[in-house]
Amino acid sequence: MDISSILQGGYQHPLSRSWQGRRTLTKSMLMYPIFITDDPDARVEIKSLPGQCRWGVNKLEEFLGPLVKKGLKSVILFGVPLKCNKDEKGTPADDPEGPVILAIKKLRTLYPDLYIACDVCLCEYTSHGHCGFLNPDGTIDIEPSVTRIAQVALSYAKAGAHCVAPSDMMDGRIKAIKRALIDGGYGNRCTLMSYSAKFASALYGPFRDAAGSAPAFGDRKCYQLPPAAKGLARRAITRDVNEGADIIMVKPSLPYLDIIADAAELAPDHPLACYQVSGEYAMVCAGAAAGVYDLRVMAFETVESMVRAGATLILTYFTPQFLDWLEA
Ligand SMILES: NCc1[nH]cc(CCC(=O)O)c1CC(=O)O
Ligand SMILES: [Zn+2]
Ligand SMILES: [Zn+2]
Repeated sequence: MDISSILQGGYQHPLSRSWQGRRTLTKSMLMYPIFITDDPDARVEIKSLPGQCRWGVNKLEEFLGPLVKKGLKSVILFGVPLKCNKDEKGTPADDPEGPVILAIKKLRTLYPDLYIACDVCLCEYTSHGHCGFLNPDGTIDIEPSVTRIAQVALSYAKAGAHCVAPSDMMDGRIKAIKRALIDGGYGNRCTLMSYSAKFASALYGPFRDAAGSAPAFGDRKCYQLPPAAKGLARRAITRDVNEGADIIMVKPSLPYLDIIADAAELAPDHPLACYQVSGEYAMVCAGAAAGVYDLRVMAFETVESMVRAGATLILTYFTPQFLDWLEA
């Protein structure tokens, strides 16, 4: 055999195999999405997301304490209000007594070293379930939407969030949030992570079930990107870099690895996040339950592919398992 034919000599040992990826997965690259509800004592399993629950503020210590001990470094909070009065403008989003703001404060006290990111959106709080304000004809009323989203982001920063992450996909919101953070005195102490390339995906189903945030009518195709839109995704990434995003995110992950690679090329100097969303998680679990593959092997394969594509931060519901698996 020719010298140039031989590759296997370089990866015959587990250690030499680990040298073949330019980056390897570590615990600090994992961010755990968690659902906080407004019943303070709740611990309610989410059927479509095996192993995940909606948690009340009083249960956060029993939930996260063991994970922090295992090396959990960061979480991203999603509010799941079940009792509040949702309205056209998403008023409950920054209610000082609402579950998200209470959870930020509680977690800052309980775990001073835990990095707390907060999803920012209106869909969990609007009566119509859309991510912005609506005109009478059902289209998005963009200017007031962006103003309101920036206001909510600043409220989370003031409550103590280390990072705000707008997932609404409204044009101009990164610039507006950055401005609001700067004017509010948080420009240099709160990270702005943009869901920059967020596609209109069928993979959000379990999340909408978990968060009760499915739109009451219509869909999100006027603000989330069409799955085939590589060009739009690239423009959105560049736009958000120029508007002041500190971290760029691609969502979902596995069907969009080319977009992650594009983002790594377009924003090489920014941390690059990807979100292994609820439907991706549910698919990996379902395939394992059906005997198609081993859960752990498949979970690693998906996440290592994201790292290979260029991700430096991964939002995944598998975080608790990875904290165990990465121990060995
Ligand atoms: N602001 C909406 C939002 N925030 C988080 C997710 C999805 C997260 C997941 O599926 O895990 C979505 C998607 C959507 O409903 O359009
Ligand atoms: Zn959201
Ligand atoms: Zn939304």
